[in-house]
Amino acid sequence: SSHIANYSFLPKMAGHGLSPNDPSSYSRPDHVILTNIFLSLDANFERKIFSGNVDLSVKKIKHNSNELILDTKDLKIDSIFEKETGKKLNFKLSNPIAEFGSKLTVELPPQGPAEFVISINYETSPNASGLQWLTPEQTAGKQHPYVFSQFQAIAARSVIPCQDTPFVKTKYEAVISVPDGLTAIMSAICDSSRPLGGRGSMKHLFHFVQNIPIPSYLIAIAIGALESRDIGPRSKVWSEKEVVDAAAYEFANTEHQLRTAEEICGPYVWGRYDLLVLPPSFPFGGMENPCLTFVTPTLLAGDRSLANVVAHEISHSWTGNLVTNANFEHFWLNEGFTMLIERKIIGRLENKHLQDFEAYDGLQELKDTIRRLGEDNPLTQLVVNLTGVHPDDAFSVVPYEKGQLFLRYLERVVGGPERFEPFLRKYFDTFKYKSITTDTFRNFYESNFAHVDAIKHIDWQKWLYSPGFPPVIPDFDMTYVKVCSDFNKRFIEWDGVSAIPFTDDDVASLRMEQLIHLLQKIIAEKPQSIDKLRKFEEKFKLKSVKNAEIKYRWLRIGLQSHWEDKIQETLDWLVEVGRMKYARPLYRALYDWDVSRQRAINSYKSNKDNMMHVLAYTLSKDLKLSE
Ligand SMILES: CC/C=C\C/C=C\C[C@@H](O)/C=C/C=C/C=C\[C@@H](O)CCCC(=O)O
Ligand SMILES: [Zn+2]
Repeated sequence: SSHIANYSFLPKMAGHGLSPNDPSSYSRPDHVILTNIFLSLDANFERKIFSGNVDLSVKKIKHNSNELILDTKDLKIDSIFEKETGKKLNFKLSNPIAEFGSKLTVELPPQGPAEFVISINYETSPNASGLQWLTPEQTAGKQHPYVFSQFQAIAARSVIPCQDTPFVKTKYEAVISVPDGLTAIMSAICDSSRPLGGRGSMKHLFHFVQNIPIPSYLIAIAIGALESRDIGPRSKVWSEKEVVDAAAYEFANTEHQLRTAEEICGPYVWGRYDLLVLPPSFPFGGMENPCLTFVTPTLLAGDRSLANVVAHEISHSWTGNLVTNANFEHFWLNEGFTMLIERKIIGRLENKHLQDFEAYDGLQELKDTIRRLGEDNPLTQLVVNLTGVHPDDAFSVVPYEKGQLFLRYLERVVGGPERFEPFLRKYFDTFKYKSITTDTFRNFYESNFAHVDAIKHIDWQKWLYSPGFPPVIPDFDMTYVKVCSDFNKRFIEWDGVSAIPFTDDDVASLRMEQLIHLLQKIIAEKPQSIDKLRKFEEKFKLKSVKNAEIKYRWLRIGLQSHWEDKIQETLDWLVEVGRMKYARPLYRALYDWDVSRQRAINSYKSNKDNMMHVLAYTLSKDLKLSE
């Protein structure tokens, strides 16, 4: 059915020797594994490419291996040689498979040492799926160009020939040259920066070191006219100067969040925790790049109400970045644990009502998603089968919210946080710097709680491998939910002619999170009259709202109620904002209404070149422009 991802290229994959460890990678780390990556790249903004070379440290796992297989996508490989001897190595680039790229096979000297370094001269393509190149006009400052990366899930291969699988973790180092006046930052510690070849040079050189082994999807870079402000003893926020003060205000609680995360998870090992606020076309709320979280500017609500995303990214410093899913079929290990820790941070920094409120909210979102995808859709399983399925097509809230519910359940079964949190710390400590699968987690849980009788009743099979709703729904503290349910009832029962049933005090009494929840409830109702919506918009001052979570939900309510004014308002917002969480449901809502369908398609066609690849790719499917 239409909700199931496209398997049509599967036969083409046959015989390509895909990794037994990861269906999304050609690499064979069971034969030869990378142990270090050293990048020396020049950023060329005229050509929108990176060019230079990468030194890959290689270790033979099978001593008789005579080839190294790497993932690449749209890379132009010039030459490959052994670093120490300078000897040229033969290589072959296979025909590309759409979205997965080309297999690069490098011949290795059969009698050579077990560990050595190869050097690859290459350049990227202007359409590299992991990069977005912005012209000066597309930036806040309008003076300088900008480039940023987003490699999760499998876009690192469009910038670096590598074993693009989270099964492999390496340290990395990078020397990046950029036009003078621009600043480069990476998911690493910046060791030095200096003009290339002395003062007055047209180029500036930045040197980065990441000494903790990480998967390829966590390598990240941004180059632009960037400024920073200190926001804590180990944190700065970076952005263009036009937004840097607003960003410093919004994320002022970062150090509190970090300390709370350390209380729950153990020591923070990454040294720095900086943030980068990207241009609005960044496709995700946040990305947990080590030492340097990337965030969307849609978090700048002006009142710190969306800083929970930072708590989420901080949590990834343990869940995902230290203990990593071995491939994206086990993505719930990254995201389910992260949601759990994020909400534990909120519970400690705010209160338990809010912790449970957010979890309940997540459950509603999970239910909506499962209904939309179909209860029998295999992509609603916690552990999915990604053979022939692109991870971007499998992405949804399921691994986040079903994963978090499962862990909440596992916590309750063994007696609550007092028992489970020490176990979590032991889990992080045992599996740090490693990549694991669900079975490893299960074995660890079962052996640690072997003395707890109740674990015998856990239906692992159903939780992990059955599609649809979770088998057990835990209880939640409903303090904040009840208020929203009461507001919703008053709104739905209101005839729209009599006075609006909310006072100014009612409006002021709602937390931002509750208004978001209320709007989510209204989305789930049948369409409302436009008169009613106009009065509600005025009472709750929604026309000028800065909070993107509210704006997004209000536009959805308007579109599903066929409020024509909201079509242009939505299209205007979507020209600017590329966050998938907003753009995809809004485009789908425009598509679902025959009055706005063609306008949505036209707008997509004229803006797709300004979108990051992952958004343009998924939207073309949402708008039925491709399979
Ligand atoms: C079972 C799913 C299998 C694979 C999915 C893995 C990656 C998918 C790819 O599309 C990348 C995802 C990156 C996500 C980054 C951050 C999210 O946590 C943001 C969540 C949405 C938002 O707040 O905007
Ligand atoms: Zn996450």
